[in-house]
Amino acid sequence: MGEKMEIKNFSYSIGKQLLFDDISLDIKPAMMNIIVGRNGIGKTVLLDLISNLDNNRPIEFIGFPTNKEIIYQTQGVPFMSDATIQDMVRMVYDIAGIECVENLTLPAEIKQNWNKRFGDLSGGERRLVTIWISSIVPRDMYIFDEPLANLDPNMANKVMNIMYGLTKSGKTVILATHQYDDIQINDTHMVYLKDRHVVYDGLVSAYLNEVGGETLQELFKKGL
Ligand SMILES: Nc1ncnc2c1ncn2[C@@H]1O[C@H](COP(=O)(O)OP(=O)(O)OP(=O)(O)O)[C@@H](O)[C@H]1O
Repeated sequence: MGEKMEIKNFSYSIGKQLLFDDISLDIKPAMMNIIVGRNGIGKTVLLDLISNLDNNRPIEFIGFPTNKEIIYQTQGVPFMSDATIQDMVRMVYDIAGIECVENLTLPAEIKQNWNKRFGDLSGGERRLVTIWISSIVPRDMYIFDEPLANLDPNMANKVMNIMYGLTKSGKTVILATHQYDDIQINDTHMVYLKDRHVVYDGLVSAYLNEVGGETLQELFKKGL
């Protein structure tokens, strides 16, 4: 489903720091794509460029959707803290042209905070709300930068379920993450960045087979 998306022979520096040295990689449509690599390797820079945030997507990025077809959830929080969750959901539905809020099945975590102010929620609750709200806006591609940071394991699992749910309805999801607990290894494409290069670009399960590991968390604990 969807067209092929790829980055081909791309090099990039910020100031004197060479971040990417002639990298090539695929992003698989209608699938979960995770970008992994140690802190500071360039995951956020890559997501910024894919999302075309500053209208500066390089020509080496081929087949990606236009800005209008992308939701990019950065690490910041985009909503006014005085609005209630209900206000926010209604506003987003309005923008997305979706009617009948009441007819939609709301997750329990959203329902229970329906009349609370966004600013009064805990950090993890806020993250779940922003991610869930992002997921109801119909787009082709959803990009999330470390969406699992500060989430308890149960909340992280819920967020990952929302994201895998998107891929099942044909959407492409790209995630920069350091948490691998809820990765579905047979349904997840991994781009592994190391030393300015892409050292792996393929299914997580195939990677685990290749290196003889059980899980990513166990492997990466030894070093990324
Ligand atoms: N605007 C900027 N000016 C200078 N350096 C920058 C700028 N943006 C990013 N960098 C540098 O580029 C490198 C990659 O940063 P980036 O945020 O993409 O890393 P990351 O892989 O997302 O890391 P983390 O896992 O810690 O979130 C870092 O060394 C960072 O200091």
